[in-house]
Amino acid sequence: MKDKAITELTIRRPDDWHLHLRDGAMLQAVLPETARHFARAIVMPNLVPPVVTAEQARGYRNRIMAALPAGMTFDPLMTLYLTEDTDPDDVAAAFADGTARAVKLYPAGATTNSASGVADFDKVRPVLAKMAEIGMPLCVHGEVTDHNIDIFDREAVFIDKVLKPIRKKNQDLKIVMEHVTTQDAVDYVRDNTKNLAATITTHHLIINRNHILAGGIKPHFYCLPVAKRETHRVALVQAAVSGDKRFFLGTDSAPHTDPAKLQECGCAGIFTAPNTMSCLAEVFEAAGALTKLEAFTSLNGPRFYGLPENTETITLTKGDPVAYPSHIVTDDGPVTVFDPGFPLHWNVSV
Ligand SMILES: NC(=O)N[C@@H](CC(=O)O)C(=O)O
Ligand SMILES: [Zn+2]
Ligand SMILES: [Zn+2]
Repeated sequence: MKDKAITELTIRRPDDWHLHLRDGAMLQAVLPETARHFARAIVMPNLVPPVVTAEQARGYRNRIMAALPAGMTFDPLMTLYLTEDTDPDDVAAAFADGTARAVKLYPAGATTNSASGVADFDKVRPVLAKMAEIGMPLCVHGEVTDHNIDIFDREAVFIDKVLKPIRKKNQDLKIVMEHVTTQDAVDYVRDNTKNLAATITTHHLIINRNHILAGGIKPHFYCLPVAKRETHRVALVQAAVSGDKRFFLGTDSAPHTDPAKLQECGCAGIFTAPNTMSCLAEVFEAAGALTKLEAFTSLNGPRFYGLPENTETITLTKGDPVAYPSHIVTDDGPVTVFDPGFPLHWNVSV
């Protein structure tokens, strides 16, 4: 069936394999926006202070479950923030009892709240070796932090300088390159058949760097890794709609209040949780690939993480443009919702 002829699509309930839920008032406000559509999410540990130990992950998970509105179901899949002092045994115990599903590597200084990340990769070698042994995935923010490297090149350089050596030394380690933004990353994942996958965000399928910089600076499109030129966006779309099992959705929905984004040194992060599924349906429809949406949002992720597919479904129905708020209200302040720049015709019902 031609995509234009498809006006209704029922897929397994999706999961988000890279999500920021924050804590406190922000958590309270943003959690329902994800739980409305998504069954599970890999929850990022970059709180202040970060979620480093199994005990901290259990505490954070409890706070998430306490913030979940009655009547909603959601299973937060916790991650541990890798530091140079992380204890391999604590990580292994957390994986064994299901407390944590992955470990997150932030190169020190690469992104929001990454100061406790890794500077000396030799120091984390025992943890990585243990993870390889037990089959625990490592989620990677793949950008070098060297100030001499152009910000638009930091992902490609990371692949050569950091990722390739790590993978060479730890061939059994399962790695997810998070929020890939370049043709280079797509090619690297495609060239490697074992233990490597990548998440792609909603916004990187829609915006390129012109959206941020041309015709006035748009802080609400600023995130890390920063969106690249159009050829890279096209490569990401091709990967996402291909059905290739190594690519799956990680929205990287990353809420910051408007005052935090709209200042001299504004925060990186785009809040896409409320309208992500409608945005993705537009992207997949435009690519003539609506029938591949389910693989990207609901099948490839659980397969890589060794988890069962969800059994519930959601239905996307095409019609008049769907309404979504320009921002959500939180007790910390307003948070602007991602504006894709075109109307969204796909309504989601659960
Ligand atoms: N993506 C972002 O621009 N920001 C994320 C951090 C991250 O995922 O790198 C955040 O925590 O705000
Ligand atoms: Zn990141
Ligand atoms: Zn993120």
